[in-house]
Amino acid sequence: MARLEINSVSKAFGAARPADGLSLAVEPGEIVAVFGPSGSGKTVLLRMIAGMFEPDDGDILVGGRSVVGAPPERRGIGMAFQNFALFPHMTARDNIASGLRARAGGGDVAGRVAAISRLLKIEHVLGHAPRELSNGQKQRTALARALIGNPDVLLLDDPLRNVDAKLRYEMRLELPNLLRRGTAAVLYVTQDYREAMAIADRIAVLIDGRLTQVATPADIYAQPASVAIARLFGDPTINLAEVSPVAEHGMLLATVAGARMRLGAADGAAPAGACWLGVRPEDLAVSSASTDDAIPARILAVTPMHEKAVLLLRLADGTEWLAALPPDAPQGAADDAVFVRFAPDAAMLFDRATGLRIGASHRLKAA
Ligand SMILES: Nc1ncnc2c1ncn2[C@@H]1O[C@H](COP(=O)(O)OP(=O)(O)OP(=O)(O)O)[C@@H](O)[C@H]1O
Repeated sequence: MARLEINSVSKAFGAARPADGLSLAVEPGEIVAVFGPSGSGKTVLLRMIAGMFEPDDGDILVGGRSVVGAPPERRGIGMAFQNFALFPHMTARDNIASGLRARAGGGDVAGRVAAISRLLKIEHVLGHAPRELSNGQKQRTALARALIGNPDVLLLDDPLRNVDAKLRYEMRLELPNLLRRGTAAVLYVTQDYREAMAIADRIAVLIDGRLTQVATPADIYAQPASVAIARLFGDPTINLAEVSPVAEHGMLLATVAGARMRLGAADGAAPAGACWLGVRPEDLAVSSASTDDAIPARILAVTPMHEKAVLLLRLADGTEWLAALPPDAPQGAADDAVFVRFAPDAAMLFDRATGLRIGASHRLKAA
């Protein structure tokens, strides 16, 4: 059992700075998803931990000991990659066993391969070469190889990227249980926010080589630290409008497309300057009835999506917003004139200049 600690780690490649003062601790048995856009530095972080290259600055500790400078096989780390990286000339069985030999290993190799293969449901393909395996079987083989040595730290680099949608869905459900059987500190890189939310205890959001928020999935969704993070989580993405809020009688108000909208209780004065107002599509209500606190809009398109219906709306000032409604809610049709509302506690405010969220959101609803 060992804790993974990343302390002020930086790495530059010429002008690119994919790691810029990263600090993060992962507890034994904890799964932390590293989530961020393409090119944000996720793979560079994993490679520094694994020892494929060293940081320019900062330290990486496993169980309190620095591993910087130590050879990869001495770091107590298991890894699985999006491209599986299996040895093509070896059977699945030997590929899995190689994870054991890479560590001090030995002992009952056959017994351990059998046990981990049973867990991952690949016993029937152990004699196959990688080219004879489906992508899902390759991924399970790669995972078995990473898990078999009971590593202190497990690094998973977008392991479900190359498997089909059905298997990805199943693995999202299975993986947390599988990973929590051990005591490894798990760093799980993904580009898919849903995967991060389904699998991780905490999500570390990496943007341009910096960790911009580290929190539970529910907190990140309900209380994103910045407008950039709010936009990364949610499908459809969060609706935004530029507003200049005012405080009146203890309530924060803002004009959105001509309508005076309540944004929750004001703690003192209104924020100075322009803000982004953010409202999640599922927090909008759409109806044909007009009231003071409703934004006039027109439906441009309705997309039924099984578990929800997504409405593309044009607000009175031309801004386009999306509403995600329960499929059985009255929806209307394209070109209908409607009115859009949201509850004050669904409103998030972000500073227009810095993008940072202003004040504590009253929203506690989980994703
Ligand atoms: N060995 C290297 N030499 C030079 N630049 C590199 C090297 N490895 C990564 N980079 C640069 O560092 C940045 C971050 O790359 P990285 O692969 O970590 O992104 P990522 O977040 O994993 O992206 P993706 O999700 O697309 O895999 C990129 O600009 C990349 O070009």
